[in-house]
Amino acid sequence: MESVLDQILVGVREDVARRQAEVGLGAITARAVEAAPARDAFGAFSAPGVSVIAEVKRRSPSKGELADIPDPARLAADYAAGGVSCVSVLTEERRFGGSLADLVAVRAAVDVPVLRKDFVFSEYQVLEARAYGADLVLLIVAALPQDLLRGLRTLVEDELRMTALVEVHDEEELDRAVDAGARVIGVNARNLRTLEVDRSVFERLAPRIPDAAVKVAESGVRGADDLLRYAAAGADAVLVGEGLVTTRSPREAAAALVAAGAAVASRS
Ligand SMILES: O=P(O)(O)OC[C@@H](O)[C@@H](O)c1c[nH]c2ccccc12
Repeated sequence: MESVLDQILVGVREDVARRQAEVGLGAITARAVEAAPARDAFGAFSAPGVSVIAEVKRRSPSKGELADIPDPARLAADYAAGGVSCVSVLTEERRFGGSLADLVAVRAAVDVPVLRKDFVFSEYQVLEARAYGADLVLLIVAALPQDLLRGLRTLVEDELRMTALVEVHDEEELDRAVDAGARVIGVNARNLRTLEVDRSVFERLAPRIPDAAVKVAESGVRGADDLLRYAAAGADAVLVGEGLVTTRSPREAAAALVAAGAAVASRS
């Protein structure tokens, strides 16, 4: 049976082909090379305490419409004012309502590292991320054969000097992430094949993640309690979308999470 992930990838492939017909590989490579150097996300996540990655997310296949977000730059600026370490921008158009225009707007609005969150399967998309100002690229292990995962991780980190957030959901995917040289590993509580959320997956996988890697807990963070639970299980950072975009004041909600993450540092 075709999973949700497979269905999403079909649409993303069409969208990438359309963009690539307009701006070819040579042109996007030139833009990527000319872009200002990527910001150091690895360093930002290695700071004491739990770092917060705040996401610009309008809708999702699991929850439908989440938030209107007419001005993604303003939302990102609010997140930054709340003290987050990184802003994640969903650029997938059909299911998440994002775009590269959102990435450009957010990049111009904040100084913290920016993550391009999409369903990346090609060098073209990685170069696009760099060309439009992203500092990190999400690589979803479940969407990539091992050779491609390795190649894209190398392009992102060794060639473009960006950071790859390598996303896993089970032990086998974690082993593949480590084999591919991942230095920042995200454990998604949401299974992208079924969309079910299970917050215990991070606790199960964290002990298997190499000490040298940054550990990111993704999805399902509703507030400080969830952050603290992930912190107790060894998270260096949490990635939060719905819990921030659906609040009345994303800035205050972000600041509350940042404060909770910082308090973890002073306790240990
Ligand atoms: O809205 P949440 O539950 O806080 O989740 C954010 C983020 O983890 C989620 O958007 C996400 C994690 N990995 C992804 C891969 C593709 C699209 C989306 C995602």
